[in-house]
Amino acid sequence: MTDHIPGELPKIGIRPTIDGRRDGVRESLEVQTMGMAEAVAALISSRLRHPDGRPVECVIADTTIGGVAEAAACADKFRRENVGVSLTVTPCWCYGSETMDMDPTIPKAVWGFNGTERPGAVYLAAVLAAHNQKGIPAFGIYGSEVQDRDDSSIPADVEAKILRFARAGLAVATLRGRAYLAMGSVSMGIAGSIVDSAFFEKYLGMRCESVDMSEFQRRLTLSIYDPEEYAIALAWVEANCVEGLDPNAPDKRSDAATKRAEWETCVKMTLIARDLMIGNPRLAALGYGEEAAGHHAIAAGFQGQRHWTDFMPNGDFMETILNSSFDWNGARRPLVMATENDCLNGVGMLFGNLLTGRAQIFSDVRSYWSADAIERVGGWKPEGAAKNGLIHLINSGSTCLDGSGEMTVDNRPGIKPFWEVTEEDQKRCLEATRFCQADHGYFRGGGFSTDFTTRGGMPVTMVRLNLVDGLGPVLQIAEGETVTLPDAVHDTLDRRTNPTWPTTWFAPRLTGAGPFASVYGVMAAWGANHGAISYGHIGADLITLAAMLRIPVAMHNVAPETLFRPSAWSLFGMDAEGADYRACGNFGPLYG
Ligand SMILES: C[C@H](O)[C@@H](O)[C@@H](O)C(=O)CO
Ligand SMILES: [Mn+2]
Repeated sequence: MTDHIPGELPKIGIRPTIDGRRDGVRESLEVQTMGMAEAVAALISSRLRHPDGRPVECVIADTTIGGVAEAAACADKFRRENVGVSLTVTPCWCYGSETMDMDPTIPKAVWGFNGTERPGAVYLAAVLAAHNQKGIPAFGIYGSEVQDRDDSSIPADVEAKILRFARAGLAVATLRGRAYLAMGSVSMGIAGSIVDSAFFEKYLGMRCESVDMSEFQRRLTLSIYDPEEYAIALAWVEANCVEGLDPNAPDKRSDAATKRAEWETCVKMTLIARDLMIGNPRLAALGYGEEAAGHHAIAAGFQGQRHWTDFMPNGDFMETILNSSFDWNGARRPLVMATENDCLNGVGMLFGNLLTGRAQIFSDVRSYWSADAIERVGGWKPEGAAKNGLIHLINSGSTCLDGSGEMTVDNRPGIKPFWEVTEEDQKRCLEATRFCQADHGYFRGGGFSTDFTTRGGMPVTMVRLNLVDGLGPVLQIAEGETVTLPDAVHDTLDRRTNPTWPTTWFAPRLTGAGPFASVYGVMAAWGANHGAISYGHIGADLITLAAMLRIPVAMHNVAPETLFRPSAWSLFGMDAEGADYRACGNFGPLYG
């Protein structure tokens, strides 16, 4: 039931444009032009899936587009078919402003075939100029090598750009019209949990919903959840979730009956939070029709601290399970859930989830440990990926179980898209995890924190969305890898914080420049107390997505040759970063 993103999913629309001259020119190009559209559609549908696992569907215009009447007919079809991303393809010269896609909110790209008999790349330049002149940015794609006219293949460089554009474009289209659900309000003065609805509406096309945490209390008190699923979930927890250490002084520990009651509440909270986000038809059958509908949320956050956690079990178990790619129902789509209702970190997680289909890690960016400090405190000289020092990523008790790194991808520790997650994967993640009683000094109502240490050697990307008054949203990106420390060293360092929480030791990849001159530099430049961590090196995809949304990127360590932004960006100057800020500022938010 949680597998599907509610509502119809966006499709990718393919627009084959053509030289409109009849009696020879147009007819000679029809087959090749439609062939390009079909090849692109086949590529996208065979390679990309929505984050709920469904294959991405493409829609091709009914005819090639030689002029404005056919452009309008295509736009009509795209509207009927819920097209959210548009990709124009052509091998030839066509008439720029007469054939272009004019819908300003749909991400768009043009692939101009690099052949010389028919100047597809010249059309590309002409139509991009029209896009720029009209303030409707578009991505330009053409292969670096000239192709022969009868070569119907898609070269590797073109393929990479089409797929990057399509992944990011689909993320933009999937966000539109969906909700962020704040469960509670601002946690402990954390600015990221001040939900700025204008940002969500103007930049992401999303709406903001909110419920008070007393809604959990109401549903707990009145038993507004599916009792059958609750019984299954509780049995699964008893069988699979092993308790870990209790960090409280012996005289402050809760007794077994209290812990048992806390577990029951934690499981109910998980069902309630999910039902609040996406609804649950079972609730209608129980007489709760309004609750059955949910809040159409594609991401949510739980305030927790402190108005809830000062008297009730914390949200750690709930957040962990919802963010994971499996639960008592087996593998299923992760539901993005931000700790401390840090909605800006929730957006970072959402970007990562939409681009990869994978569960996301939420962390405090807790401490920078220099190599010297690790050696002084831990008695071990760091080597390998740890040799320049590490950032200790840890969360106040929750993150996805997939974050243990117990799955294997490409023969390395990894996180899989949920549709590839096996029962064995689930078992390994659970076996690597302990659920530790909360530290009552911080969490008076108890609850169970998720404790694991991420396996080292996993490629990851940390991202953070920041809001700056007068500037707006700004993205930060750091690619790197996870690191395994010797057990004794990990224990010594971990005990300095909270050993009952999930830890990821992160080594950002250094470039020698700016914040990436050192690990310290990355930590010092980070814009907030939290980061969202995605499996894989997805910085280039994030940068393409950010440009579509007109969110400038403040820092990144992504190879310059992989950057792919709309054509207009190159007209804002030769320093890519400054140009990004100027272009984003110039065009303004996508839905502004
Ligand atoms: C238990 C503490 O209040 C933590 O939750 C706190 O340090 C944070 O996580 C701040 O982001
Ligand atoms: Mn935190």
